[in-house]
Amino acid sequence: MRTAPAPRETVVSAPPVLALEGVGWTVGGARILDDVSLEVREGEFLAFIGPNGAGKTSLFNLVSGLVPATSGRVLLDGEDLTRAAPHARARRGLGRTFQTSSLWPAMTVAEHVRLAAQAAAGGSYRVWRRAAPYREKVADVLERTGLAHRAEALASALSHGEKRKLELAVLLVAEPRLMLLDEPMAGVSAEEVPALTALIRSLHRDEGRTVLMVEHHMDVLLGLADRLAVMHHGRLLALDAPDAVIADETVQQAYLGEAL
Ligand SMILES: Nc1ncnc2c1ncn2[C@@H]1O[C@H](COP(=O)(O)OP(=O)(O)OP(=O)(O)O)[C@@H](O)[C@H]1O
Repeated sequence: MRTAPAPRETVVSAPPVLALEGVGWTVGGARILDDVSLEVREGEFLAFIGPNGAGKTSLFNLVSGLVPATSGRVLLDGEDLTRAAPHARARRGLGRTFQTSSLWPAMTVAEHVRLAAQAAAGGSYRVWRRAAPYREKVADVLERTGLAHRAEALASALSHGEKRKLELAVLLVAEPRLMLLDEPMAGVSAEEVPALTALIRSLHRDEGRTVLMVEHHMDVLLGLADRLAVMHHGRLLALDAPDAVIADETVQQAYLGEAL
């Protein structure tokens, strides 16, 4: 029996959330990033690994607009934003955290999140503005990040893991679709890693956010990442499923002497 041919559909595939087309960054004659090309699909979790100084943070700086690409193009949802300022990229749904803490020691957890909510709503950072309009948003974000019980704690009183959660909370009030997380486990004690990993997993799997993450802890990444990108001397050495990357001989050579 002949089966009927499947009806032809016009499939209009969405452009990747992020596309890098041969991007490079040269500073003071040094080529820090060299001809990096990749595409990230909506909802994907792409982890960046690579030896120290490989260019991972520089690539995040370039994608978020903190440093200019000296060659190539950066596209968000198909739109060329190579020359766009960081705030213009943030408005299009890109958010990032930094390797070093960006918190104010004398401010409470709730105050951090409220100020971020005000800023995301287009308000100023003035601390004395009325808190009421943001109360619900603050409570929601603190709940999602597991910090509700620490709302009134000063940032200086938080553990490293809680500080990292607060940095994620500050990022989340703007509800970014594409999150760049730069070593979110840095400085976090071994006991706190599982809770932080679970939070990042839920932002990706439950909330559907696209995540790019630099991380040295391979055990953390293997439970999270759809693909691994390996950076080496400013170039993209490999980009594939985690198993394939780990088995790759060129990657192993790049890590010679270091645990992968
Ligand atoms: N503004 C700058 N001016 C000059 N060189 C820079 C600048 N920023 C970074 N570099 C250099 O670029 C290279 C890549 O640095 P980058 O911080 O991006 O690496 P990384 O892979 O994130 O390293 P790590 O894992 O140690 O954080 C390093 O050699 C660094 O010294």
